[in-house]
Amino acid sequence: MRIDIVSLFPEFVAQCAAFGVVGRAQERALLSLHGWNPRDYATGNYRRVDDRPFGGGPGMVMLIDPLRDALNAARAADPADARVVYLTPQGTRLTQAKVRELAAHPRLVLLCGRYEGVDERLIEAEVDEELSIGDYVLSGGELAAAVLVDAVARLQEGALNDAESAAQDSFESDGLLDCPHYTRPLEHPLGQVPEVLLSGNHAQIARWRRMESLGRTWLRRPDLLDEAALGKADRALLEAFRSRYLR
Ligand SMILES: COc1ccccc1CNc1ccc(C(N)=O)cn1
Repeated sequence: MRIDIVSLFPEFVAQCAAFGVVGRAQERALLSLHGWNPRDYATGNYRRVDDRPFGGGPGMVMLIDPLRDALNAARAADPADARVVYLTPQGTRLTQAKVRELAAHPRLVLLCGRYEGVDERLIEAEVDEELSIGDYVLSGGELAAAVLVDAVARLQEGALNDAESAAQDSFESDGLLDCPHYTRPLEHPLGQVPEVLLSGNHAQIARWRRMESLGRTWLRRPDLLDEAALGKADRALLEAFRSRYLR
């Protein structure tokens, strides 16, 4: 998968992607990142990339042409069709389902805004999808782009080894929150490890983990829990969790 980053700080995203699974995905040529800086396409003495907003008001708006020229240079750098994503607080919320969809594309071009954002005419003409990583405002789209790069990189075939991919967090399997995890030491001042995890009874362990995932989702993110869509077994497990919790 090829990802082009259009940003005034293209190295920012490249550095975020240099570590761990994402760095390894690049080493394994599962992912390639390329940065494009609109300032390299800005003309005139001051090589402007932004200007004051029509209609007045605070802040600056990114100019169309440096961005458009950088975008077009990125498009031209590879024959594959590019899906252009603009990271913005005004975007639709990024979910794991959307990450899975984007991870299947051969190419993404991520547009990172700064200041108050980008001239709307550029968005309408060049952007395929506006995405937000959450309801908060950052100083630039680069961190949001780095989040998206990480999320799609780890889904590339071969990015995770067996142990890691076996531990696909529950969001990926069925949209539930993950169960608690424990490791050595067994005895610790901070508390005990749930007995069931030491039992070697894999059916009981799987049951306990599923119950915890369902229960935590119910407690922390009821918006993710569509109880109607739960099967009979899951509904029984959630009931068991609730009766234990509400005791
Ligand atoms: C005022 O900043 C902007 C205003 C408009 C567009 C882009 C920016 C750059 N900042 C961003 C970008 C993305 C997100 C997000 N939630 O995904 C948060 N902030």
